[in-house]
Amino acid sequence: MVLAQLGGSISRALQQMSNATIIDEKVLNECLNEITRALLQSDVQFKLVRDMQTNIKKIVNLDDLAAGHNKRKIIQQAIFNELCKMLDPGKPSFTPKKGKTSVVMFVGLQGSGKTTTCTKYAYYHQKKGWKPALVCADTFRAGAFDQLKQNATKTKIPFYGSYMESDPVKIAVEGVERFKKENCDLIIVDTSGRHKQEVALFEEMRQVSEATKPDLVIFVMDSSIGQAAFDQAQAFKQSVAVGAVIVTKMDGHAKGGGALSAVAATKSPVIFIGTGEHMDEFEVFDVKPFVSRLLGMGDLSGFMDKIHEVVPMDQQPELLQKLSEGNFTLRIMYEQFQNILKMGPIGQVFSMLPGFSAELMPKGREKESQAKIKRYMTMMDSMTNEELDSSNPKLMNESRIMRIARGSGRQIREVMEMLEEYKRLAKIWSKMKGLKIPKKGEMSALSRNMNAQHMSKVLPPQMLKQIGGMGGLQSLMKQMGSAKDMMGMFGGGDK
Ligand SMILES: Nc1nc2c(ncn2[C@@H]2O[C@H](COP(=O)(O)OP(=O)(O)OP(=O)(O)O)[C@@H](O)[C@H]2O)c(=O)[nH]1
Repeated sequence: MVLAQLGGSISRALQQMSNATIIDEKVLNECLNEITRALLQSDVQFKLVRDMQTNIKKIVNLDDLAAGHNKRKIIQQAIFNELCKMLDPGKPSFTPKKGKTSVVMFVGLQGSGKTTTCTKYAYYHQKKGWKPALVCADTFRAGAFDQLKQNATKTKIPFYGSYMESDPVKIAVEGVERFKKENCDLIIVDTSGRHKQEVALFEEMRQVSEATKPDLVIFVMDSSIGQAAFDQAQAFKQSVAVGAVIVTKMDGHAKGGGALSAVAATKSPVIFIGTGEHMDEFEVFDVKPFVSRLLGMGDLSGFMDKIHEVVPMDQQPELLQKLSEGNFTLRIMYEQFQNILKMGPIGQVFSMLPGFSAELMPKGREKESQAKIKRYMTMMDSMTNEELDSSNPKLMNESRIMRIARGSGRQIREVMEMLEEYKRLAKIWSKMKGLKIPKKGEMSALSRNMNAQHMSKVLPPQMLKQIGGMGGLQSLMKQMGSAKDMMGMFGGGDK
């Protein structure tokens, strides 16, 4: 994702500013110019960037900052806030409620990934216990119905469409009626896309919208459209009541900055991003964790969310209990590997946890890493229960290592490598020792501080310094609402 490069440029600009002995107007301007350049190169609309620069300068009045104030922290905070503001239109989109029928209509240009995204959206909700259904009102592209049907069948989601009927309005209305009768709580209507914005497309969209009265219209946008994003998004907004945006293909070489422009044009939030062609390559989009990731601060709350999603509820307290005792066994590593494989695109998960990605998960080599994890698990399958439950790898003598290698059909070298990996992970997780486990639903300032304290041990020192030390970390966590997110991991409610 090229957005990572944008993040890198912004972090570098901030770092350069931090290195300066005195932060004066010149240093601030240089830093802001660097950030401006990075944003423009990422296809963020010029006006947005210029406004952001002006706002930061207004907030950060260097003369007014009393001596002793941490200017770097204040500037970084202002940049964080402005980037969040750019991505947050200030009002949340309509959120469908489980068990109550909602109609959601998808619009976008041809090839934006609309049909794929409809199914991803349905599948995401289905996994959370919803009863979604898909209606194909795209009568323009010959293969659209087949594509939707194929995706829907694969994910076992009911669908409606027709090979014969050419009137999209009629199909949409029939489909919505039918699924309402069947008590589906999320009825998703896919509409036609054209290769460019044209009157016929907008007219058809408007008619489908009028006939089906959707509770939410989602504009699907390909992240690679660059500077055209603003105009395109605005054109759609003028025809139908766009209420949310989904940006697709964030995994590719797209610059992704168009997402920021689309938010400004539609005054609607980005609610999900598409990160691949597969059904589960779809992420909830949260502004603050996203921006902190962009600024190179990692996205712990996203990581915790993922864990919350895949670690079975009843196992979460047990896992944390074990970690809090500093008892990281090979079995825990095995279970974590199982969870990681369930989490979907592995690099994505690791990129959320500061310090992890570079070591276990080299960028661009996710498939290899996934295979490596599976290999490790096969080797662990050849271990005894005693070995798996011990946190002392010394138990593994030469003959046991040879036996494990033979039993799993792997080389001795590979078993040693796996044990090294275990030691490395055990070291990281040992920093969680003494973690205070709050009771379900408890969210006191005390536990927030405890978490920040532990987090500060896990973060690489360089990054902690960049965030602004312990104080910076605490305030960042407060902003990110990570106390809440972290509580989720301890058995809190569904998000
Ligand atoms: N890499 C990647 N590919 C995606 C993503 N979302 C969709 N695609 C691919 O983009 C291509 C176009 O997607 P479709 O869903 O057919 O596009 P569409 O907008 O429905 O097209 P029309 O029905 O013609 O309007 C397909 O090959 C999808 O697999 C994504 O997030 N990442």
